[in-house]
Amino acid sequence: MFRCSVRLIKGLTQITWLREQPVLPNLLYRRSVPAAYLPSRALRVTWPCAEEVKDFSLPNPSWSQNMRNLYNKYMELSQQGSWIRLPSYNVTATHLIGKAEQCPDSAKPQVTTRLFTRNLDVEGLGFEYVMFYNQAELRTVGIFQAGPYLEGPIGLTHGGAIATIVDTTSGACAICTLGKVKTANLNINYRSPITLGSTVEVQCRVDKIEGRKIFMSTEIRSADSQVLHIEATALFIQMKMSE
Ligand SMILES: CCCCCCCC(=O)SCCNC(=O)CCNC(=O)[C@H](O)C(C)(C)COP(=O)(O)OP(=O)(O)OC[C@H]1O[C@@H](n2cnc3c(N)ncnc32)[C@H](O)[C@@H]1OP(=O)(O)O
Repeated sequence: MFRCSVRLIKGLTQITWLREQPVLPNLLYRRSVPAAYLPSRALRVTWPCAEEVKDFSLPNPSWSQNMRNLYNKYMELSQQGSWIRLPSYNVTATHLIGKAEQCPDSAKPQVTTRLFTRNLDVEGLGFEYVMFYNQAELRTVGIFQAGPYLEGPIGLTHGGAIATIVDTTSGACAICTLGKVKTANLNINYRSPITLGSTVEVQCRVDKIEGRKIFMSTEIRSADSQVLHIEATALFIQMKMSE
């Protein structure tokens, strides 16, 4: 327990921020993207004020009853101390140093970037999800509702969107456990399709840690746990101190 807490504190910088601060984006996107890799220098700078920052992992009117039920279940567990809800923001660059107003003009990006999973402004169309981390068990749970803009086959969720959710949920677990990581390998077995609009539960756990390598496995099941949709494994590599 103590070891896990120390890892989390090291990884997330300040444990007291955990419930309110943009923990994951702060870890992942500390460095701004070089302007040369961004779509156009002609785009105007958008720099949201801190009060405009929205936590996308809170309930909104698009959430189904299943999504709300699972959310309430893990919120209750969070209040008992075993789980922590992970906040989630869209403008990752905002969180380079935590608060927009602390960022000097020279460090502001030339164009706006967005976290891929939070790039739609209308609630319910794309990825609706919330993640919880259990530091004692080195597990994350993701509650995911697939919106209509994630269609692959007619009426079903695109396999790439599902891979994104696996990467995001297992990546969050790896980050909470080891600090900054990158995905090195992702293997997915698609066992049964996920209907658009349905809510599924994503269960990720750490299988083993070897030096900078953290091996994860993931299962996605229907909200009532009866249907197995996905089995996956992933390897994340802890970033070097210099990165
Ligand atoms: C909340 C949101 C969470 C979202 C999380 C999403 C994270 C992402 O999507 S990251 C973006 C996608 N990933 C990438 O772009 C990564 C591209 N790849 C890379 O940058 C590098 O190859 C990287 C970082 C994975 C490894 O490079 P590097 O840090 O130099 O590690 P390196 O020294 O080569 O290897 C370290 C160990 O990992 C192993 N390893 C590296 N890559 C692999 C791989 N693909 N498969 C198996 N093992 C590997 C090596 O064999 C080595 O093992 P050992 O220590 O036993 O010798």
